[in-house]
Amino acid sequence: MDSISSSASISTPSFRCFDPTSSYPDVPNGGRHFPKMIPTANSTAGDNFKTGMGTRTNSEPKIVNGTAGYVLEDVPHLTDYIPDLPTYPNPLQDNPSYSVVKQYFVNDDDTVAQKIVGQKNSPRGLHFRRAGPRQKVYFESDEVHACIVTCGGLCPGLNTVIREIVCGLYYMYGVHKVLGIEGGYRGFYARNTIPLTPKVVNNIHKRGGTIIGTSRGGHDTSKIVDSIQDRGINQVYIIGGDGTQKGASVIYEEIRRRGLKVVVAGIPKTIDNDIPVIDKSFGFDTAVEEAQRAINAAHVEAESFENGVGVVKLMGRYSGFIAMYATLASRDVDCCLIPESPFYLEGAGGLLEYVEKRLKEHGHMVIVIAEGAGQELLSESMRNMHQQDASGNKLLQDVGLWISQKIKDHFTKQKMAICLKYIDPTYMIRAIPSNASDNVYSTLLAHSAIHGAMAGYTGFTVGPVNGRHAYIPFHSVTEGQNKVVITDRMWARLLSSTNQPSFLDPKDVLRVKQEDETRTLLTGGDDQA
Ligand SMILES: Nc1ncnc2c1ncn2[C@@H]1O[C@H](COP(=O)(O)OP(=O)(O)OP(=O)(O)O)[C@@H](O)[C@H]1O
Ligand SMILES: O=P(O)(O)OC[C@H]1O[C@](O)(CO)[C@@H](O)[C@@H]1O
Ligand SMILES: [Mg+2]
Repeated sequence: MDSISSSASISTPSFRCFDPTSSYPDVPNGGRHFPKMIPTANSTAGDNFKTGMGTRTNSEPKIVNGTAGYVLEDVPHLTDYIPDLPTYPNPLQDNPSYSVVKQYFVNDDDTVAQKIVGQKNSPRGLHFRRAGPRQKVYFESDEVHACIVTCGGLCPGLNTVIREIVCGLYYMYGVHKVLGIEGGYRGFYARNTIPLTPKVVNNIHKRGGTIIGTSRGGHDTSKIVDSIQDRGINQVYIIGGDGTQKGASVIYEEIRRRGLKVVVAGIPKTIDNDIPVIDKSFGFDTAVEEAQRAINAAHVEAESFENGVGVVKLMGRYSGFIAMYATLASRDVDCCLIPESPFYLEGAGGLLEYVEKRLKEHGHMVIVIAEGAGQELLSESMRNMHQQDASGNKLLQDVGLWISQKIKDHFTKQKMAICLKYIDPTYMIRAIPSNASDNVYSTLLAHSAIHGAMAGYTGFTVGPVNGRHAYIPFHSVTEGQNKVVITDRMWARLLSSTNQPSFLDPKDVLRVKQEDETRTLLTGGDDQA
Protein backbone atom coordinates (compact mmCIF):
# COMPACT_ATOMS: atom_id res chain seq x y z
CA MET A 1 0.00 0.00 0.00
CA ASP A 2 2.84 2.37 -0.81
CA SER A 3 0.57 4.70 -2.66
CA ILE A 4 -1.70 5.23 0.29
CA SER A 5 -1.60 8.40 2.27
CA SER A 6 -3.24 8.70 5.63
CA SER A 7 -5.90 11.35 5.93
CA ALA A 8 -6.06 13.77 8.83
CA SER A 9 -8.93 11.85 10.36
CA ILE A 10 -6.86 8.83 11.38
CA SER A 11 -7.45 8.49 15.09
CA THR A 12 -4.56 9.12 17.40
CA PRO A 13 -4.25 8.26 21.09
CA SER A 14 -6.75 10.16 23.18
CA PHE A 15 -5.32 9.09 26.53
CA ARG A 16 -2.03 8.00 27.90
CA CYS A 17 -2.46 4.96 30.02
CA PHE A 18 -1.14 3.72 33.30
CA ASP A 19 -1.15 0.24 34.78
CA PRO A 20 -4.75 -0.95 34.41
CA THR A 21 -4.55 -3.06 37.55
CA SER A 22 -3.62 -0.22 39.87
CA SER A 23 -6.25 2.12 41.33
CA TYR A 24 -6.13 5.79 42.12
CA PRO A 25 -8.09 7.24 45.00
CA ASP A 26 -8.36 10.59 43.19
CA VAL A 27 -10.56 9.24 40.37
CA PRO A 28 -13.96 8.70 41.95
CA ASN A 29 -16.64 6.67 40.20
CA GLY A 30 -19.46 5.60 42.42
CA GLY A 31 -17.08 4.40 45.11
CA ARG A 32 -14.82 2.55 42.66
CA HIS A 33 -11.46 3.64 41.38
CA PHE A 34 -10.00 3.40 37.93
CA PRO A 35 -6.48 3.77 36.63
CA LYS A 36 -5.44 7.38 36.31
CA MET A 37 -5.70 8.81 32.79
CA ILE A 38 -4.09 11.87 31.35
CA PRO A 39 -6.15 13.35 28.52
CA THR A 40 -3.98 14.32 25.57
CA ALA A 41 -4.45 17.26 23.25
CA ASN A 42 -6.93 15.63 20.89
CA SER A 43 -9.06 13.93 23.52
CA THR A 44 -12.05 16.07 22.63
CA ALA A 45 -12.32 14.85 19.03
CA GLY A 46 -15.37 12.94 17.88
CA ASP A 47 -19.03 12.79 18.83
CA ASN A 48 -20.28 12.90 22.34
CA PHE A 49 -22.45 10.22 23.85
CA LYS A 50 -23.86 9.73 27.31
CA THR A 51 -23.46 6.80 29.59
CA GLY A 52 -23.94 6.36 33.33
CA MET A 53 -20.70 8.29 33.86
CA GLY A 54 -21.61 11.54 32.11
CA THR A 55 -20.62 12.98 28.75
CA ARG A 56 -17.85 11.07 27.00
CA THR A 57 -15.97 11.33 23.77
CA ASN A 58 -16.15 8.87 20.88
CA SER A 59 -12.94 8.00 19.06
CA GLU A 60 -12.88 9.08 15.43
CA PRO A 61 -13.22 6.66 12.53
CA LYS A 62 -9.86 5.65 11.03
CA ILE A 63 -10.09 6.53 7.38
CA VAL A 64 -7.16 6.06 5.02
CA ASN A 65 -7.36 7.50 1.50
CA GLY A 66 -5.38 6.00 -1.37
CA THR A 67 -5.13 6.63 -5.08
CA ALA A 68 -7.95 6.22 -7.59
CA GLY A 69 -10.67 6.66 -4.99
CA TYR A 70 -9.37 3.94 -2.68
CA VAL A 71 -10.68 4.32 0.88
CA LEU A 72 -9.81 2.09 3.84
CA GLU A 73 -12.26 2.10 6.75
CA ASP A 74 -9.78 0.82 9.26
CA VAL A 75 -10.39 -0.59 12.73
CA PRO A 76 -8.77 0.65 15.93
CA HIS A 77 -5.64 -0.95 17.36
CA LEU A 78 -4.47 -1.07 20.97
CA THR A 79 -1.44 0.99 20.00
CA ASP A 80 -3.75 3.85 18.94
CA TYR A 81 -4.06 4.68 22.63
CA ILE A 82 -1.33 2.61 24.33
CA PRO A 83 1.92 3.33 22.52
CA ASP A 84 5.02 1.13 22.74
CA LEU A 85 3.23 -2.13 23.53
CA PRO A 86 5.61 -5.10 23.25
CA THR A 87 4.98 -7.65 20.49
CA TYR A 88 5.67 -11.38 20.36
CA PRO A 89 6.11 -13.88 17.53
CA ASN A 90 2.81 -15.57 16.65
CA PRO A 91 2.83 -19.04 18.30
CA LEU A 92 1.11 -20.39 15.19
CA GLN A 93 4.44 -20.38 13.41
CA ASP A 94 5.41 -23.44 15.48
CA ASN A 95 2.03 -25.14 15.22
CA PRO A 96 2.44 -28.38 13.21
CA SER A 97 -1.07 -28.09 11.67
CA TYR A 98 -0.53 -24.58 10.38
CA SER A 99 3.19 -24.46 9.64
CA VAL A 100 2.67 -26.31 6.35
CA VAL A 101 0.44 -23.54 5.01
CA LYS A 102 2.18 -21.50 2.35
CA GLN A 103 1.96 -17.84 3.35
CA TYR A 104 -0.10 -18.52 6.41
CA PHE A 105 0.21 -15.04 7.83
CA VAL A 106 -1.84 -12.25 6.35
CA ASN A 107 0.07 -9.30 5.00
CA ASP A 108 -0.54 -6.34 7.30
CA ASP A 109 -1.51 -4.19 4.31
CA ASP A 110 -4.10 -6.57 2.85
CA THR A 111 -7.56 -5.12 2.48
CA VAL A 112 -10.88 -6.35 1.15
CA ALA A 113 -12.98 -4.35 -1.31
CA GLN A 114 -16.63 -3.72 -0.54
CA LYS A 115 -17.41 -3.13 -4.19
CA ILE A 116 -16.13 -5.77 -6.58
CA VAL A 117 -18.10 -4.92 -9.68
CA GLY A 118 -16.33 -2.08 -11.44
CA GLN A 119 -16.01 -0.16 -14.64
CA LYS A 120 -12.80 1.09 -16.29
CA ASN A 121 -12.97 4.52 -14.67
CA SER A 122 -14.93 3.80 -11.52
CA PRO A 123 -13.31 4.69 -8.18
CA ARG A 124 -11.82 1.77 -6.22
CA GLY A 125 -14.16 2.52 -3.32
CA LEU A 126 -14.39 1.34 0.28
CA HIS A 127 -12.12 -1.32 1.71
CA PHE A 128 -11.80 -3.09 5.05
CA ARG A 129 -8.77 -4.58 6.74
CA ARG A 130 -8.39 -8.24 5.83
CA ALA A 131 -8.90 -10.65 8.73
CA GLY A 132 -6.43 -13.40 9.60
CA PRO A 133 -3.36 -14.29 11.63
CA ARG A 134 -0.49 -11.79 11.84
CA GLN A 135 3.20 -12.52 12.23
CA LYS A 136 3.36 -10.48 15.45
CA VAL A 137 0.89 -10.67 18.32
CA TYR A 138 0.32 -8.24 21.19
CA PHE A 139 -0.46 -10.80 23.88
CA GLU A 140 1.58 -13.61 25.37
CA SER A 141 -0.44 -16.82 25.65
CA ASP A 142 -0.48 -16.97 29.43
CA GLU A 143 -1.30 -13.29 29.69
CA VAL A 144 -4.66 -13.67 27.90
CA HIS A 145 -7.82 -13.81 29.94
CA ALA A 146 -10.72 -13.94 27.51
CA CYS A 147 -14.47 -13.83 27.99
CA ILE A 148 -17.41 -14.60 25.71
CA VAL A 149 -20.93 -13.18 25.92
CA THR A 150 -24.00 -13.85 23.75
CA CYS A 151 -26.80 -11.23 23.53
CA GLY A 152 -30.13 -10.75 21.75
CA GLY A 153 -32.29 -13.49 20.22
CA LEU A 154 -31.19 -17.04 19.52
CA CYS A 155 -29.58 -18.10 16.27
CA PRO A 156 -28.34 -21.46 15.00
CA GLY A 157 -24.57 -21.61 15.36
CA LEU A 158 -24.14 -19.63 18.59
CA ASN A 159 -22.72 -22.67 20.36
CA THR A 160 -20.39 -23.37 17.44
CA VAL A 161 -18.94 -19.86 17.65
CA ILE A 162 -18.47 -20.25 21.42
CA ARG A 163 -16.84 -23.66 20.92
CA GLU A 164 -14.48 -22.43 18.26
CA ILE A 165 -13.40 -19.33 20.19
CA VAL A 166 -12.53 -21.55 23.16
CA CYS A 167 -10.81 -24.26 21.08
CA GLY A 168 -9.16 -21.79 18.72
CA LEU A 169 -7.66 -19.79 21.58
CA TYR A 170 -6.55 -23.00 23.28
CA TYR A 171 -5.10 -24.91 20.36
CA MET A 172 -3.84 -22.10 18.13
CA TYR A 173 -2.62 -19.63 20.75
CA GLY A 174 -2.15 -21.70 23.92
CA VAL A 175 -4.70 -19.59 25.82
CA HIS A 176 -6.24 -21.48 28.73
CA LYS A 177 -8.26 -18.82 30.53
CA VAL A 178 -11.69 -18.26 28.92
CA LEU A 179 -14.81 -17.28 30.83
CA GLY A 180 -18.41 -17.51 29.64
CA ILE A 181 -20.52 -14.58 30.84
CA GLU A 182 -23.97 -15.89 31.72
CA GLY A 183 -27.17 -14.35 30.35
CA GLY A 184 -26.05 -11.56 28.02
CA TYR A 185 -24.70 -8.12 28.88
CA ARG A 186 -26.27 -7.91 32.31
CA GLY A 187 -24.45 -11.14 33.19
CA PHE A 188 -21.22 -9.12 33.51
CA TYR A 189 -22.49 -7.62 36.75
CA ALA A 190 -25.53 -9.66 37.75
CA ARG A 191 -24.74 -13.30 37.03
CA ASN A 192 -22.08 -15.93 37.48
CA THR A 193 -19.37 -16.81 35.01
CA ILE A 194 -18.62 -20.24 33.55
CA PRO A 195 -15.02 -21.33 32.93
CA LEU A 196 -14.88 -22.62 29.36
CA THR A 197 -12.37 -25.27 28.31
CA PRO A 198 -12.20 -27.45 25.19
CA LYS A 199 -13.63 -30.28 27.29
CA VAL A 200 -16.64 -28.21 28.44
CA VAL A 201 -17.47 -27.06 24.91
CA ASN A 202 -16.61 -30.27 23.08
CA ASN A 203 -20.15 -31.26 22.04
CA ILE A 204 -22.05 -28.00 22.26
CA HIS A 205 -22.16 -27.35 18.50
CA LYS A 206 -24.68 -30.17 18.22
CA ARG A 207 -27.16 -28.24 20.35
CA GLY A 208 -29.34 -25.23 19.58
CA GLY A 209 -29.38 -22.11 21.76
CA THR A 210 -26.37 -20.83 23.66
CA ILE A 211 -24.85 -22.68 26.60
CA ILE A 212 -24.04 -19.41 28.33
CA GLY A 213 -27.54 -17.92 27.93
CA THR A 214 -28.60 -14.63 26.41
CA SER A 215 -30.87 -11.66 27.13
CA ARG A 216 -32.18 -8.38 25.83
CA GLY A 217 -31.76 -5.09 27.70
CA GLY A 218 -29.52 -4.65 30.74
CA HIS A 219 -26.65 -2.79 29.13
CA ASP A 220 -24.91 -0.72 31.81
CA THR A 221 -21.63 0.24 30.20
CA SER A 222 -19.83 1.37 33.35
CA LYS A 223 -20.77 -1.72 35.30
CA ILE A 224 -19.77 -3.98 32.40
CA VAL A 225 -16.34 -2.36 32.05
CA ASP A 226 -15.90 -2.37 35.84
CA SER A 227 -16.53 -6.11 35.75
CA ILE A 228 -14.07 -6.60 32.87
CA GLN A 229 -11.46 -4.64 34.78
CA ASP A 230 -12.12 -6.34 38.13
CA ARG A 231 -11.82 -9.79 36.61
CA GLY A 232 -8.62 -8.92 34.75
CA ILE A 233 -10.22 -9.77 31.40
CA ASN A 234 -8.24 -8.52 28.39
CA GLN A 235 -10.08 -10.05 25.40
CA VAL A 236 -13.86 -9.61 25.15
CA TYR A 237 -15.71 -11.59 22.47
CA ILE A 238 -19.24 -10.30 21.97
CA ILE A 239 -21.68 -12.32 19.86
CA GLY A 240 -24.93 -10.60 18.90
CA GLY A 241 -27.00 -8.58 16.46
CA ASP A 242 -27.22 -4.90 15.62
CA GLY A 243 -28.17 -3.90 19.18
CA THR A 244 -25.35 -5.99 20.61
CA GLN A 245 -22.78 -4.45 18.26
CA LYS A 246 -23.93 -0.96 19.35
CA GLY A 247 -23.44 -2.11 22.94
CA ALA A 248 -19.98 -3.49 22.05
CA SER A 249 -19.07 -0.16 20.51
CA VAL A 250 -19.79 1.81 23.69
CA ILE A 251 -17.96 -0.80 25.78
CA TYR A 252 -14.96 -0.37 23.48
CA GLU A 253 -15.13 3.43 23.86
CA GLU A 254 -15.24 3.17 27.64
CA ILE A 255 -12.32 0.72 27.69
CA ARG A 256 -10.35 3.09 25.50
CA ARG A 257 -11.29 6.03 27.72
CA ARG A 258 -9.90 4.14 30.69
CA GLY A 259 -6.78 3.29 28.67
CA LEU A 260 -7.04 -0.45 29.24
CA LYS A 261 -5.17 -3.10 27.30
CA VAL A 262 -8.43 -4.90 26.52
CA VAL A 263 -9.61 -5.78 23.02
CA VAL A 264 -13.29 -5.87 22.08
CA ALA A 265 -14.20 -8.16 19.19
CA GLY A 266 -17.75 -8.44 17.85
CA ILE A 267 -19.12 -11.47 16.04
CA PRO A 268 -22.31 -10.52 14.15
CA LYS A 269 -25.33 -12.71 14.82
CA THR A 270 -28.84 -12.43 13.42
CA ILE A 271 -30.99 -14.90 11.59
CA ASP A 272 -32.76 -11.95 9.96
CA ASN A 273 -29.55 -11.29 7.99
CA ASP A 274 -30.10 -7.58 8.63
CA ILE A 275 -26.49 -6.63 9.50
CA PRO A 276 -25.03 -4.50 6.71
CA VAL A 277 -21.63 -4.85 4.98
CA ILE A 278 -21.17 -8.58 5.65
CA ASP A 279 -22.22 -11.10 3.01
CA LYS A 280 -24.50 -13.11 5.23
CA SER A 281 -24.92 -13.82 8.92
CA PHE A 282 -24.27 -17.24 10.43
CA GLY A 283 -27.38 -19.35 11.12
CA PHE A 284 -29.26 -17.77 8.22
CA ASP A 285 -28.85 -20.80 5.95
CA THR A 286 -29.96 -23.14 8.72
CA ALA A 287 -33.03 -21.00 9.41
CA VAL A 288 -33.97 -20.95 5.72
CA GLU A 289 -33.59 -24.71 5.55
CA GLU A 290 -35.83 -25.21 8.58
CA ALA A 291 -38.38 -22.77 7.14
CA GLN A 292 -38.68 -25.15 4.16
CA ARG A 293 -40.19 -27.75 6.44
CA ALA A 294 -42.98 -25.38 7.46
CA ILE A 295 -43.60 -24.34 3.86
CA ASN A 296 -43.66 -27.96 2.81
CA ALA A 297 -46.25 -28.78 5.48
CA ALA A 298 -48.35 -25.79 4.41
CA HIS A 299 -48.19 -26.95 0.81
CA VAL A 300 -49.13 -30.55 1.61
CA GLU A 301 -52.10 -29.34 3.68
CA ALA A 302 -53.19 -26.81 1.04
CA GLU A 303 -53.07 -29.15 -1.93
CA SER A 304 -54.95 -31.89 -0.07
CA PHE A 305 -58.10 -29.79 0.46
CA GLU A 306 -60.39 -27.99 -1.94
CA ASN A 307 -59.45 -24.31 -2.02
CA GLY A 308 -56.69 -25.02 0.46
CA VAL A 309 -54.68 -21.97 1.60
CA GLY A 310 -51.47 -22.41 3.62
CA VAL A 311 -50.12 -19.35 5.43
CA VAL A 312 -46.62 -19.50 6.93
CA LYS A 313 -45.22 -16.72 9.10
CA LEU A 314 -41.45 -16.48 9.25
CA MET A 315 -39.10 -14.27 11.24
CA GLY A 316 -37.87 -10.99 9.83
CA ARG A 317 -38.62 -7.88 11.81
CA TYR A 318 -37.36 -5.27 9.34
CA SER A 319 -35.74 -7.45 6.66
CA GLY A 320 -37.46 -10.17 4.66
CA PHE A 321 -34.43 -12.26 3.70
CA ILE A 322 -35.59 -15.46 5.39
CA ALA A 323 -39.00 -15.25 3.68
CA MET A 324 -37.44 -14.38 0.32
CA TYR A 325 -34.84 -17.17 0.34
CA ALA A 326 -37.22 -19.77 1.74
CA THR A 327 -39.71 -18.87 -1.00
CA LEU A 328 -37.10 -19.00 -3.75
CA ALA A 329 -35.80 -22.34 -2.50
CA SER A 330 -39.19 -23.94 -2.07
CA ARG A 331 -40.96 -23.20 -5.40
CA ASP A 332 -44.25 -24.15 -3.71
CA VAL A 333 -44.98 -20.58 -2.64
CA ASP A 334 -47.49 -18.45 -4.55
CA CYS A 335 -46.97 -15.22 -2.65
CA CYS A 336 -44.21 -13.86 -0.41
CA LEU A 337 -44.81 -10.73 1.66
CA ILE A 338 -41.91 -8.89 3.28
CA PRO A 339 -41.50 -5.62 5.22
CA GLU A 340 -39.62 -3.95 2.37
CA SER A 341 -42.43 -4.42 -0.15
CA PRO A 342 -45.69 -2.73 0.84
CA PHE A 343 -48.86 -4.51 -0.21
CA TYR A 344 -52.59 -3.94 -0.02
CA LEU A 345 -55.55 -6.25 0.35
CA GLU A 346 -58.61 -4.88 -1.39
CA GLY A 347 -59.31 -3.89 -4.98
CA ALA A 348 -57.65 -4.42 -8.32
CA GLY A 349 -54.07 -5.70 -8.02
CA GLY A 350 -54.57 -6.39 -4.30
CA LEU A 351 -53.73 -9.55 -2.38
CA LEU A 352 -57.31 -10.81 -2.02
CA GLU A 353 -57.94 -10.56 -5.74
CA TYR A 354 -54.72 -12.55 -6.35
CA VAL A 355 -55.69 -15.26 -3.83
CA GLU A 356 -59.05 -15.66 -5.52
CA LYS A 357 -57.46 -15.91 -8.97
CA ARG A 358 -54.91 -18.46 -7.74
CA LEU A 359 -57.54 -20.65 -6.07
CA LYS A 360 -59.67 -20.60 -9.21
CA GLU A 361 -56.68 -21.56 -11.37
CA HIS A 362 -54.90 -24.08 -9.11
CA GLY A 363 -57.32 -25.00 -6.34
CA HIS A 364 -54.78 -24.21 -3.63
CA MET A 365 -52.07 -21.73 -2.70
CA VAL A 366 -49.28 -21.01 -0.18
CA ILE A 367 -48.49 -17.58 1.27
CA VAL A 368 -45.26 -16.84 3.15
CA ILE A 369 -45.27 -13.70 5.25
CA ALA A 370 -42.39 -12.18 7.20
CA GLU A 371 -43.43 -11.07 10.68
CA GLY A 372 -42.61 -7.41 9.97
CA ALA A 373 -44.61 -7.24 6.72
CA GLY A 374 -47.78 -5.19 6.48
CA GLN A 375 -47.56 -3.89 10.05
CA GLU A 376 -48.85 -0.53 8.84
CA LEU A 377 -52.05 -2.24 7.65
CA LEU A 378 -52.99 -3.76 10.97
CA SER A 379 -55.92 -1.93 12.46
CA GLU A 380 -55.35 0.59 15.24
CA SER A 381 -56.97 -1.74 17.73
CA MET A 382 -54.46 -4.48 16.98
CA ARG A 383 -51.49 -2.19 16.81
CA ASN A 384 -49.19 -1.61 19.71
CA MET A 385 -46.89 0.92 18.11
CA HIS A 386 -45.38 2.06 21.37
CA GLN A 387 -44.69 -1.30 22.92
CA GLN A 388 -41.05 -2.27 23.01
CA ASP A 389 -38.98 -5.13 24.31
CA ALA A 390 -36.24 -4.71 26.93
CA SER A 391 -33.75 -3.62 24.25
CA GLY A 392 -36.07 -1.00 22.77
CA ASN A 393 -37.07 -3.07 19.71
CA LYS A 394 -40.62 -2.47 18.50
CA LEU A 395 -42.97 -5.32 19.45
CA LEU A 396 -44.88 -6.57 16.43
CA GLN A 397 -48.46 -7.79 16.11
CA ASP A 398 -49.10 -11.23 14.66
CA VAL A 399 -49.50 -10.36 11.00
CA GLY A 400 -49.96 -14.05 10.15
CA LEU A 401 -53.10 -14.35 12.27
CA TRP A 402 -54.35 -11.02 10.97
CA ILE A 403 -53.91 -11.89 7.30
CA SER A 404 -55.44 -15.34 7.81
CA GLN A 405 -58.55 -13.72 9.30
CA LYS A 406 -58.75 -11.17 6.47
CA ILE A 407 -58.62 -13.94 3.86
CA LYS A 408 -61.27 -15.97 5.70
CA ASP A 409 -63.54 -12.92 6.05
CA HIS A 410 -63.17 -12.13 2.35
CA PHE A 411 -64.19 -15.58 1.17
CA THR A 412 -67.04 -15.79 3.68
CA LYS A 413 -68.39 -12.61 2.09
CA GLN A 414 -67.86 -14.13 -1.38
CA LYS A 415 -69.65 -17.28 -0.21
CA MET A 416 -66.70 -19.34 -1.39
CA ALA A 417 -65.58 -22.16 0.95
CA ILE A 418 -61.84 -22.24 1.61
CA CYS A 419 -59.70 -24.32 3.96
CA LEU A 420 -56.99 -22.16 5.50
CA LYS A 421 -54.17 -23.50 7.70
CA TYR A 422 -51.89 -21.08 9.49
CA ILE A 423 -48.42 -22.32 10.43
CA ASP A 424 -46.23 -20.25 12.74
CA PRO A 425 -42.82 -21.94 13.05
CA THR A 426 -41.20 -18.69 14.23
CA TYR A 427 -39.00 -19.90 17.08
CA MET A 428 -38.46 -23.36 15.60
CA ILE A 429 -36.27 -21.98 12.83
CA ARG A 430 -33.86 -20.29 15.21
CA ALA A 431 -33.73 -22.72 18.15
CA ILE A 432 -32.09 -25.56 16.22
CA PRO A 433 -28.40 -26.48 15.87
CA SER A 434 -26.63 -25.08 12.84
CA ASN A 435 -26.27 -27.07 9.65
CA ALA A 436 -22.94 -28.15 8.18
CA SER A 437 -22.21 -25.00 6.20
CA ASP A 438 -23.14 -22.70 9.10
CA ASN A 439 -20.88 -24.78 11.35
CA VAL A 440 -17.92 -24.20 9.05
CA TYR A 441 -18.82 -20.52 8.65
CA SER A 442 -19.12 -20.07 12.44
CA THR A 443 -15.70 -21.66 12.88
CA LEU A 444 -14.13 -19.20 10.44
CA LEU A 445 -15.80 -16.24 12.18
CA ALA A 446 -14.47 -17.39 15.56
CA HIS A 447 -10.97 -17.86 14.17
CA SER A 448 -10.96 -14.49 12.41
CA ALA A 449 -12.02 -12.81 15.67
CA ILE A 450 -9.27 -14.56 17.64
CA HIS A 451 -6.55 -13.65 15.12
CA GLY A 452 -7.65 -10.01 15.20
CA ALA A 453 -7.71 -9.86 18.99
CA MET A 454 -4.29 -11.52 19.34
CA ALA A 455 -2.91 -9.05 16.77
CA GLY A 456 -4.10 -6.14 18.95
CA TYR A 457 -7.01 -4.99 16.80
CA THR A 458 -10.01 -3.87 18.78
CA GLY A 459 -13.40 -2.20 18.33
CA PHE A 460 -14.19 -4.41 15.35
CA THR A 461 -16.81 -6.75 14.02
CA VAL A 462 -15.65 -9.62 11.88
CA GLY A 463 -17.35 -11.00 8.80
CA PRO A 464 -17.03 -11.95 5.15
CA VAL A 465 -17.13 -9.12 2.60
CA ASN A 466 -17.39 -10.52 -0.89
CA GLY A 467 -16.20 -13.87 0.40
CA ARG A 468 -13.08 -12.69 2.28
CA HIS A 469 -13.14 -12.18 6.02
CA ALA A 470 -12.51 -8.62 7.15
CA TYR A 471 -12.33 -6.51 10.30
CA ILE A 472 -15.09 -3.92 10.10
CA PRO A 473 -15.41 -0.91 12.43
CA PHE A 474 -18.50 -1.05 14.64
CA HIS A 475 -20.03 2.10 13.17
CA SER A 476 -20.13 0.53 9.69
CA VAL A 477 -22.36 -2.30 10.88
CA THR A 478 -24.51 -0.31 13.30
CA GLU A 479 -25.36 2.73 11.17
CA GLY A 480 -27.65 0.95 8.74
CA GLN A 481 -29.61 -2.19 8.16
CA ASN A 482 -29.32 -4.80 5.46
CA LYS A 483 -32.64 -4.99 3.65
CA VAL A 484 -34.04 -6.74 0.63
CA VAL A 485 -33.75 -4.29 -2.25
CA ILE A 486 -36.93 -4.71 -4.21
CA THR A 487 -35.47 -3.09 -7.31
CA ASP A 488 -32.61 -5.60 -7.46
CA ARG A 489 -32.54 -8.86 -9.38
CA MET A 490 -33.16 -11.21 -6.45
CA TRP A 491 -36.60 -9.80 -5.71
CA ALA A 492 -37.39 -9.85 -9.44
CA ARG A 493 -36.46 -13.56 -9.47
CA LEU A 494 -38.85 -14.11 -6.62
CA LEU A 495 -41.67 -12.24 -8.35
CA SER A 496 -41.17 -14.27 -11.47
CA SER A 497 -41.09 -17.54 -9.52
CA THR A 498 -44.32 -16.86 -7.61
CA ASN A 499 -46.11 -14.80 -10.26
CA GLN A 500 -47.48 -12.60 -7.49
CA PRO A 501 -48.35 -8.96 -8.16
CA SER A 502 -45.61 -6.47 -7.23
CA PHE A 503 -48.24 -4.30 -5.46
CA LEU A 504 -46.37 -1.26 -6.77
CA ASP A 505 -47.63 1.34 -9.22
CA PRO A 506 -45.12 2.96 -11.64
CA LYS A 507 -44.80 6.01 -9.31
CA ASP A 508 -43.79 3.76 -6.41
CA VAL A 509 -41.27 1.93 -8.60
CA LEU A 510 -39.61 5.23 -9.51
CA ARG A 511 -39.45 6.34 -5.85
CA VAL A 512 -38.02 3.01 -4.68
CA LYS A 513 -35.41 3.07 -7.46
CA GLN A 514 -34.31 6.57 -6.45
CA GLU A 515 -34.02 5.53 -2.79
CA ASP A 516 -31.90 2.55 -3.79
CA GLU A 517 -29.59 4.65 -5.96
CA THR A 518 -28.97 6.97 -2.99
CA ARG A 519 -28.29 3.95 -0.78
CA THR A 520 -25.75 2.53 -3.23
CA LEU A 521 -24.03 5.90 -3.53
CA LEU A 522 -23.80 6.22 0.25
CA THR A 523 -22.62 2.69 1.00
CA GLY A 524 -20.38 2.28 -2.02
CA GLY A 525 -21.49 -1.36 -2.18
CA ASP A 526 -22.69 -3.42 -5.10
CA ASP A 527 -26.34 -4.15 -5.77
CA GLN A 528 -27.74 -7.50 -4.64
CA ALA A 529 -26.76 -10.19 -7.14
N1 LIG B 1 -27.94 1.51 21.31
C1 LIG B 1 -27.48 0.62 22.18
N2 LIG B 1 -26.46 0.96 23.02
C2 LIG B 1 -25.99 0.05 23.91
N3 LIG B 1 -26.48 -1.20 24.04
C3 LIG B 1 -27.47 -1.58 23.25
C4 LIG B 1 -28.03 -0.70 22.28
N4 LIG B 1 -29.01 -1.36 21.62
C5 LIG B 1 -29.07 -2.60 22.17
N5 LIG B 1 -28.14 -2.74 23.14
C6 LIG B 1 -27.91 -3.92 23.98
O1 LIG B 1 -27.57 -5.03 23.16
C7 LIG B 1 -28.19 -6.22 23.64
C8 LIG B 1 -28.91 -6.93 22.54
O2 LIG B 1 -29.76 -6.03 21.80
P1 LIG B 1 -31.06 -6.55 21.06
O3 LIG B 1 -31.97 -7.20 22.05
O4 LIG B 1 -31.59 -5.43 20.27
O5 LIG B 1 -30.58 -7.76 20.16
P2 LIG B 1 -29.64 -7.77 18.90
O6 LIG B 1 -28.23 -7.81 19.32
O7 LIG B 1 -30.03 -6.67 17.98
O8 LIG B 1 -29.99 -9.18 18.31
P3 LIG B 1 -31.32 -9.61 17.48
O9 LIG B 1 -30.83 -9.87 16.10
O10 LIG B 1 -31.78 -10.84 18.14
O11 LIG B 1 -32.30 -8.50 17.57
C9 LIG B 1 -29.11 -5.81 24.76
O12 LIG B 1 -28.53 -6.24 25.97
C10 LIG B 1 -29.20 -4.32 24.66
O13 LIG B 1 -29.28 -3.70 25.92
O1 LIG C 1 -39.04 -12.99 20.87
P1 LIG C 1 -37.68 -12.44 20.82
O2 LIG C 1 -36.66 -13.23 21.51
O3 LIG C 1 -37.64 -11.00 21.20
O4 LIG C 1 -37.19 -12.50 19.31
C1 LIG C 1 -37.94 -12.12 18.22
C2 LIG C 1 -37.10 -11.37 17.24
O5 LIG C 1 -35.79 -11.88 17.13
C3 LIG C 1 -35.40 -11.98 15.77
O6 LIG C 1 -35.35 -13.32 15.44
C4 LIG C 1 -34.04 -11.36 15.57
O7 LIG C 1 -33.11 -12.13 16.26
C5 LIG C 1 -36.49 -11.27 14.98
O8 LIG C 1 -36.71 -11.82 13.74
C6 LIG C 1 -37.68 -11.41 15.89
O9 LIG C 1 -38.57 -10.35 15.74
MG1 LIG D 1 -31.64 -6.44 16.60
